[in-house]
Amino acid sequence: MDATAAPPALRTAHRAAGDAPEIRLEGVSKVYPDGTVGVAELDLTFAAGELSVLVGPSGCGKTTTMKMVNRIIEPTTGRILLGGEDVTGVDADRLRRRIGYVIQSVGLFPHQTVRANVATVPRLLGWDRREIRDRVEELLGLVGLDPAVHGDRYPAQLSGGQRQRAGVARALAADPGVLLMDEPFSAVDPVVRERLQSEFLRLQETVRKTIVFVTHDIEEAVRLGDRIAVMSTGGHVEQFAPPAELLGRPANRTVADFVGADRGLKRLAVTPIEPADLEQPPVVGLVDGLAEAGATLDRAGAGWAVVLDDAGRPAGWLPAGRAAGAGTVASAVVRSDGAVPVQASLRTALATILQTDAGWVPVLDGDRYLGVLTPSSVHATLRRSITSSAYRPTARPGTGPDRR
Ligand SMILES: Nc1ncnc2c1ncn2[C@@H]1O[C@H](COP(=O)(O)OP(=O)(O)OP(=O)(O)O)[C@@H](O)[C@H]1O
Repeated sequence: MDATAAPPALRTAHRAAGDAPEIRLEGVSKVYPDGTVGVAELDLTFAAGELSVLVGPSGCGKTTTMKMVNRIIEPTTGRILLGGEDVTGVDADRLRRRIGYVIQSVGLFPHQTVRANVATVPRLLGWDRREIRDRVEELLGLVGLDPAVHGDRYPAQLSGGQRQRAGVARALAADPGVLLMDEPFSAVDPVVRERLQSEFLRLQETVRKTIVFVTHDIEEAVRLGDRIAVMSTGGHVEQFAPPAELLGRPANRTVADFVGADRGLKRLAVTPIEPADLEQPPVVGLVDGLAEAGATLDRAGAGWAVVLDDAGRPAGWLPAGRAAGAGTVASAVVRSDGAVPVQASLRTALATILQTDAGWVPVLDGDRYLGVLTPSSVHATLRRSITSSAYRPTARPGTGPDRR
C-alpha cells in the first residue's frame, strides 16, 4: 500500500485484511555504538492482520525490535520486509507515514487540539481539507471520542484514557497497514486499561491492521495477542505462539517461568468451549409428568436431569429424589437461569458454574441447548487442548467477555 496516494475511501471500518502487510525480520541484529547487543540474528514474521505481542524481561530487546520496523532504530544487519518489500533502504520518513505508532506517553502535540493532532499525517501527505476533516471526525468516533465534545480540546484537557484514544486515532489517521504500539496502555489505571484494551480489541476486529505490541504485562499479552513472542536477553525469541499454546505448552523453563505458575488459570480465558466435550445428562420437559421423568432418570442411571421449557431453553434441573408422584416437572423443577453461549471461554463457563448451586452450567448456541459443562468437563477440555496434537479450537473465544 502506498500512503502517499490519495486518501482511501472513508468508512475505513470495512477494509479487508489484505491491506495490512506481513512484517518479516530476516537475520536482524542491532549492536549499539557502545557494543551492547540489543537484538542478535532475529528471524521473526508478524502475520498480516494479526496482533503480535512482544513480552519479556526488562532490557531483552522488545523496544529495539519494534523500533527497527519503522527505523527509529536502524538495524545493524539483516533485512526487514513489509508485504515482501525490503524497507531497510527506503526513505525513513516516507516509511513512517505508512506505519502508525502509539507510545505510552502518547506523544500528542500539547499546543494543538485533538482534531489537529489526529490530522497530522494526512496533512503531511497533502490530503485536502475536507477529506482530512471527514477522516478526523470518523476516527474520533471510531476510538470512542465525541468530536463535538473532545475535538477542540487540548491534550491537557483530556483524561489519561482519552489521551490514549486520541493517540490511537492519530496513529490510524492515514490508514496505515501497520501499527506499532509500545506499552500504549500502561500509563493509565487498571480499570481504564481494561476498558481501553476491550475497545482496542473491538477496533482491531474492524480495522484488522498488522500490529506489533510491546508490553511487560503477560495478562495484557494473553488478552490481546493473536500470537505472543516471549523474548530473553539479547533479543532471543524463546517461543512465538498463540496464547493458548504458549500457556499450555511452554517451550522451555524460561517461558514457563515468565508466563507464571498460574498459567493453567490464565489458559481458561483463551480456551474455547468444545461442543464435543459437553456432557449430556438426561433431558426432560417442564410439561412432562414426574413419573415419566423418573423413568427417564432410572433408565439413564442418573441422579438429575436438565429441564427444558416449551421453547427448548434450559429452565433448571430436576433431582432424582423429586422425580416421583403426581404432577408435572414444572411443580418440582429447581429453577436456575445461568447459561453460557458456546462462543464463550472456559473461564466464563467456570465462573458461571461457581456462581450456581447446581455445579454445572448449560451451554447454548443462540437459544438452542447443546449440553452442559461441569468442573470435570472443563478440566477435560483444558487437558485435551494441551495433549491432543489433533486439537484445534473450533473457535477463538474472541467474542466472549474475557477478551472484551
Ligand atoms: N541507545 C542505546 N545504547 C546502548 N544500549 C542500548 C541503547 N538502547 C537500548 N540499549 C540496550 O539494548 C538492550 C535492549 O533494550 P530494549 O530497550 O530494546 O529492551 P526492552 O526489552 O524494550 O526493555 P524494557 O522492557 O525495559 O523497555 C538493553 O540491554 C538496553 O540497555
